[in-house]
Amino acid sequence: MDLRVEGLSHAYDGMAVLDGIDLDIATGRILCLVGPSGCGKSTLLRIIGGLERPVSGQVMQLGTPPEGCLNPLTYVFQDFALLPWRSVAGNVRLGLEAHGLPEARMAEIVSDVLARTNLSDFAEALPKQLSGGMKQRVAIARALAVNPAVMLLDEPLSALDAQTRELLMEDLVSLWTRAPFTAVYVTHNLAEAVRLGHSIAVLSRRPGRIREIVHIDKPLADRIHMDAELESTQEHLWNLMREEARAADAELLNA
Ligand SMILES: Nc1ncnc2c1ncn2[C@@H]1O[C@H](COP(=O)(O)OP(=O)(O)OP(=O)(O)O)[C@@H](O)[C@H]1O
Repeated sequence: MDLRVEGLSHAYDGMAVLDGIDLDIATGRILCLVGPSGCGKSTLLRIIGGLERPVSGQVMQLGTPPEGCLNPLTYVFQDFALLPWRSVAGNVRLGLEAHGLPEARMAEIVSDVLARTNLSDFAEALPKQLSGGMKQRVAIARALAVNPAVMLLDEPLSALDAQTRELLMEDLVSLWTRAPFTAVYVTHNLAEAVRLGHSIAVLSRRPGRIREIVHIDKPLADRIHMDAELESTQEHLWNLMREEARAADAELLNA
């Protein structure tokens, strides 16, 4: 299932936040959204996920969700959003429970997704026993368990240290390479965007408009750390964002 965002604009109490956004999110591809603080990235993600209605424009679902899809649009949040009293397996089961699946089928899905995310040995652990990186792996496993048409990730690695971010990027690349998923991935981090994005939409400062959509053809599995071509794309993205980021920064300071 593809998503198409058409002429989307949004405002809060008269403050324009997004202006005339057009985007195509193609099946099996990762689209990154980057842009200065407060430009409306998370708002756009919430609208794509149906959590908010835009003032104008629309988000269209084109085609049908994949077979076995229990929840077409599924979020992964920066703060993991795990239930502390549930084990890893219990958290992963969470999204399956409202769908009336037989117990054995749920157990099968949980076991499969824990294996795919290298969490099988931690199935009975509680979130408080896990590092931040492991918690985010659980949140990703929980999202994958419902076999979403599109995963919506809002700064999923921002709360993690640099090394853990690197490990999780490798995990996401290997998950995608084994079974390509569709995702919209909001990030502040341009290095993340060039490692994970098939395309990267650069937003202007508020009200967010699309400044440019940069496509990267190199396969995700071939995008190694410190790759010269990726660094040059990252430089290009930063050149697009620098002035906007400075202005957004000053705006926030003066608010
Ligand atoms: N529910 C809301 N009510 C009112 N204003 C809001 C609401 N949500 C967001 N805003 C404002 O809308 C603007 C865009 O916010 P949003 O969180 O979408 O931006 P962002 O690009 O994701 O920011 P950041 O990069 O800092 O996370 C900000 O000025 C924010 O304060």
